[in-house]
Amino acid sequence: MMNDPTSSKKDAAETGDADSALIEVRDVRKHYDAVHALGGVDFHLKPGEVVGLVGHNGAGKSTLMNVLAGTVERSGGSFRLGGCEIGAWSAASAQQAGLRCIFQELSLCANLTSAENTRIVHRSLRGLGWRRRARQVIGPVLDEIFPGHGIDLDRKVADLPIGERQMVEIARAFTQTGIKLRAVILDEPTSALGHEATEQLLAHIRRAAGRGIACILITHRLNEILAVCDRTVVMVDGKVVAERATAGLSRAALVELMGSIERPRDRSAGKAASVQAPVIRHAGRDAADLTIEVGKGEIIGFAGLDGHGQRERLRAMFYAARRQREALPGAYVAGDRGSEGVFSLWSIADNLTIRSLNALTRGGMISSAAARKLAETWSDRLKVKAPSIDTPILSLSGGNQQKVLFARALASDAQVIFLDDPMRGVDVGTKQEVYRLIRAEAENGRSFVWYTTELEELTNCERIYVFREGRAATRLEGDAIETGRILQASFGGEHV
Ligand SMILES: Nc1ncnc2c1ncn2[C@@H]1O[C@H](COP(=O)(O)OP(=O)(O)OP(=O)(O)O)[C@@H](O)[C@H]1O
Repeated sequence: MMNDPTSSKKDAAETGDADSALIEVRDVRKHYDAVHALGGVDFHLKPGEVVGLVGHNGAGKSTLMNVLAGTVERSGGSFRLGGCEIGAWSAASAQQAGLRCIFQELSLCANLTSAENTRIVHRSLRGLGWRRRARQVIGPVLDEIFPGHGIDLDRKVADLPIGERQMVEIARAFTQTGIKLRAVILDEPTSALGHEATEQLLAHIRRAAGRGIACILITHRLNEILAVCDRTVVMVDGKVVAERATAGLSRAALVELMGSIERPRDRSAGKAASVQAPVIRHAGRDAADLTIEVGKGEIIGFAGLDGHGQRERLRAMFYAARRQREALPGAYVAGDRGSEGVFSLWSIADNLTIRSLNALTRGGMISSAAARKLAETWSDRLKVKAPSIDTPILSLSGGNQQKVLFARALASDAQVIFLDDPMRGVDVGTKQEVYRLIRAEAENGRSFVWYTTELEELTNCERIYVFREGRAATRLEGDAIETGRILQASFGGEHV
């Protein structure tokens, strides 16, 4: 159900006006040739306010944030800062105004250390001993937001796992030297964080708001919006369609405002028709590390705190399957699309069909007609939002890029698909579609091994393995797959 765009005026009255706004934009537009990423958006942010921004993939959330952060130039509309009209606005002006952005595709320089990356946003860190001072700027902020993080500030960012990179990016945005920090935009900051780090960040956002630092939180995890935001703004197709005080708002109401309906999962619908002899039996490294069994048509989940060996085991299983490629074709959907998944100079079609070239070869040549058909079919099935399959992949929104990676695996001949937290950044409506697709593919005999940091997703699985300290420590099946038991197994039974 689509909402009446005019309702935003009435809602603005409900949620407080923009009089005392730190930032206020009106009728902001942004187009990329024929694509209208923003079609006239009004938005404001007050000091110390936490505003949630939600909407489907490609709704324009990141574009709006990039306009505010000065990293994308608006095509039209007005911009006021502290009540003063602003003309030209750049990343440097935003920095000077105390406005920071945590970007969805992370903006850290991979070949520099965390301390050196801190220097990039703090020009005052210069002269003798600047590295030491940079460490002293970011270190305490990291410790405050993510106590016990264990990140070595002198390691190159490229060598950090994605979750740690995300923590550094977040902490860097909250560092202060000379310029007073006024607002932080967080574009899907938790998509690469585990459960504990997510909780720590959400608590920090509320603490920062208490100190007068405003935050804009973009996330597809609606529980996070409900947990920390004062006000929620909903975007659909480049426009703001609703704005509500978050207090009293339910998850279902929010989903409906976005134009989707969330259906409760029917567990029996996900059951594979018949689980036969395992197609994979993957032994652990010792007696405490469970053997993982995957039957034909089964959906197997990997759970536990992020970084406890799930990703390493998933890869080991994928490589083992690859060694018997003829017998067991497998495909891997990477979670860290920036560094492992996307061929950034290629189109959607080329990215989508790369895993299927053998099947698309006719008489020694790749059939471009067959490749286009395959790309079109799967791009439609996953509702990739783009003008055509020839669109360069990097011009897609983050969630739509992720859908293309997913489509690459599903379109292939793979009989076992390894999913490395692939739904990060995918909107609620599409997730539901993808879950249905996975279950349907499983019923047709495909098997899935699915690592996810989103506990709710595990209810799609027949069986899950909860990892702890590098091992598959606990096996849960059927109705035993529920949040309390998963958390208990993740923490070794100490905290529930
Ligand atoms: N550089 C670009 N060139 C062409 N089109 C672009 C570019 N950047 C964004 N777009 C388009 O603008 C629209 C809005 O994208 P945006 O990234 O703002 O969406 P989003 O709401 O943040 O989505 P997601 O939840 O997937 O991150 C999309 O249709 C996207 O393809």
